[in-house]
Amino acid sequence: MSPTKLNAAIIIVSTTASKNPSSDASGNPLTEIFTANSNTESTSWEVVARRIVSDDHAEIQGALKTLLEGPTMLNLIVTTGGTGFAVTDITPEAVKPFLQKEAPGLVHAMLTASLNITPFSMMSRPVAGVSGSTIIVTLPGSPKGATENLGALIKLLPHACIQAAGIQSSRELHSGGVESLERQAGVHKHGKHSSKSDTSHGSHHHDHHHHHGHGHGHGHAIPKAHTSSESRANRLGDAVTRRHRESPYPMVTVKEASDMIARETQLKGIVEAQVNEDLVGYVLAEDIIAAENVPAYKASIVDGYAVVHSDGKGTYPVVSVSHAAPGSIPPLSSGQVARITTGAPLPPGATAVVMVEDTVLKSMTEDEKEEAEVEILAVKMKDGENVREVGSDVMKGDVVLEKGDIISAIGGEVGLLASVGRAWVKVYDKATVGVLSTGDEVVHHYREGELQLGEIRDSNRPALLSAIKAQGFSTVDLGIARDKAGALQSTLIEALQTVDVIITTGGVSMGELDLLKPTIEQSLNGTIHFGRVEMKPGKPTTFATVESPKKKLIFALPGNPASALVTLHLFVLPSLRKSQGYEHYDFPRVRVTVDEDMGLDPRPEFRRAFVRFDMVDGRLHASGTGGQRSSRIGSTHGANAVLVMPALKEVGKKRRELGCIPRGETVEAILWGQIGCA
Ligand SMILES: Nc1nc2c(c(=O)[nH]1)N[C@H]1C(S)=C(S)[C@@H](COP(=O)(O)OP(=O)(O)OC[C@H]3O[C@@H](n4cnc5c(N)ncnc54)[C@H](O)[C@@H]3O)O[C@H]1N2
Ligand code: MOO
Ligand SMILES: [Mg+2]
Repeated sequence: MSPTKLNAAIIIVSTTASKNPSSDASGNPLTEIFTANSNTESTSWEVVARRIVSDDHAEIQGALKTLLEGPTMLNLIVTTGGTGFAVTDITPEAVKPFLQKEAPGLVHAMLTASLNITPFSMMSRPVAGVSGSTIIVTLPGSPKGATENLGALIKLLPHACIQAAGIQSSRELHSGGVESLERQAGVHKHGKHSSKSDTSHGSHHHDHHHHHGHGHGHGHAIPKAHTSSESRANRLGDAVTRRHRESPYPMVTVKEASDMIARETQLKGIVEAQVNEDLVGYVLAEDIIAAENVPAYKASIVDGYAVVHSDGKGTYPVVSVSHAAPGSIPPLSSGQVARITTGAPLPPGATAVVMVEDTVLKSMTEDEKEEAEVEILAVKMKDGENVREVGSDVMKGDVVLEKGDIISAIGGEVGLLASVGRAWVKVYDKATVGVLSTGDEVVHHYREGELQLGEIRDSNRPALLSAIKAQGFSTVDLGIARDKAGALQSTLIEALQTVDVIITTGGVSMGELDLLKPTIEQSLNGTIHFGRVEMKPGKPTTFATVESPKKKLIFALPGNPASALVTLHLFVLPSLRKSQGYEHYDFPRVRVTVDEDMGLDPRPEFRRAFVRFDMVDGRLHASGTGGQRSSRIGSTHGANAVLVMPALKEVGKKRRELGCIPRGETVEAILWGQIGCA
């Protein structure tokens, strides 16, 4: 690979700025550092511009602006001078506004290096960062200071410049692996815990160097890059004449594909969630133990009168009233009754409640406002009759819900949690899913005007986003990526920073513009677990994982709309449900009777169907949704299931000759939705 040429510029900020730049800069010791660090196997520096300016804020910014907006793309601008504490030292202040991204790593590296030489380096106020795709670093004014500081960075600056300019993936730089970078940086690795200090550096130096190596974030091993030779896909950038004429990806069965996905799918994690309506769809990550009794007191089940059950029939004075309202109530003795409402606490001493329907009012108070005596008509009263004993619904200490239970929309689990006073619960976190359409032919569905020849409206992204959202996952719309390797790569890299799972559609089959597989393998260092599945629709479905910034899943689904939706249900949703704690994350399978001949395909086919329960024969029946061609998005409309059709070669002679599963026979189905009853 030819070395990458990196352009550098030097701005000398000097109080006695002479107006003839040529004299001071060409022999500038900084230029020598660039030269000395060029012609290595991977990068060469060229100092393409030099400026000398006075330590005037406007002049410094003017020089920066001219260089940044100039015709030559600059990878690096270094300033020297004006970084001290003197009143006239304002270079950092002039540079800072240009930095969209600060680079404290570079500053620390310079300070560490120079502080090890002289504590006076404390008097330096360097800044560093990225302006556009150019890195800017302020160096001290003294030639010695400037060269020491630049010397501390020069080995690894190419890595940073290349990343900032996005001119190639970090893979190419890592193609020699991390070791080559560290060698370039002069990091001498020793045995893990050797106390032996490096002969060429004092022990502290060794540590610092060792630290230095870590300082560049190489503390963790950068995953082994998939050199392009390991990638099975067409090499990005190759001419079409070098395309594969047979898919290099082995065909796997649906079961093998599902098993691989399940193996790569991990729990996203556990979060505390509030017990409210947003909890539906989450899976509990803890057992719920009742912290209190329900009811917390002996409660009446009916409206009537609390009695001592052994008193039996007769007329009794009404001595108190108990409402289902907070407050205390006086105790009840034998020969007395207390009026009580449903849910209200029984007075201490009462043992049963008589319904008001089983009583007669015998006398009132003077003002005829209160009951004085009532006659209890009820015959034999049983102890505890019409009373809910303490904890009779939920006993303190009971496990009311278990880890792994689903908070459903119909099971009232939110209420059960509320009834035992839980305000927060631990649940499994849900993945955030990004959806990206790909293809030059794909246009936003809402775009005005006629479709041009070859254009097609993006139906996959809206269809997938709505299906995933309806399953309760948060989604990120990643838009449409054009069939350009660079565009696809940067979109995916950016998405990998924000989502847990990426779903793409299109660009996974044999076309020269099908860039997903090569991009995933060659630009994202991804691992493709499978790239072809023996199924219809969905044959080119591709499943990959990438390891950085952390492990993420990529489902590259086919572009055909029906294929995208079928593979979403077969592969993606079960994985998402597994990652959020579902124990049974696959959709349920049932056996159905087909109400029409269902054709058989050479591949195992997933025919979209409507499954209903027949009240007459007590069986499940399935009817088709019309034409099943992969491009017909309508073929999923009205479906609540897919029929698991065996491949033609797998069925018996009769069915093979018929070429179908004839009406009235049965076949397995995977239920995606509720069973119909129409
Ligand atoms: N030589 C071969 N060609 C094809 C094979 C094969 O094995 N050998 N497989 C076929 C099968 S099966 C499928 S499925 C498709 C899938 O191809 P891709 O995943 O590469 O999809 P694209 O080529 O990008 O597009 C396919 C089709 O779908 C339309 N499309 C794409 N994106 C969208 C979208 N967002 N919304 C609506 N429609 C979309 C696109 O315009 C194409 O018509 O490959 C076969 N070819
Ligand atoms: O595999 Mo494709 O989705 O049948 O057309
Ligand atoms: Mg294609």
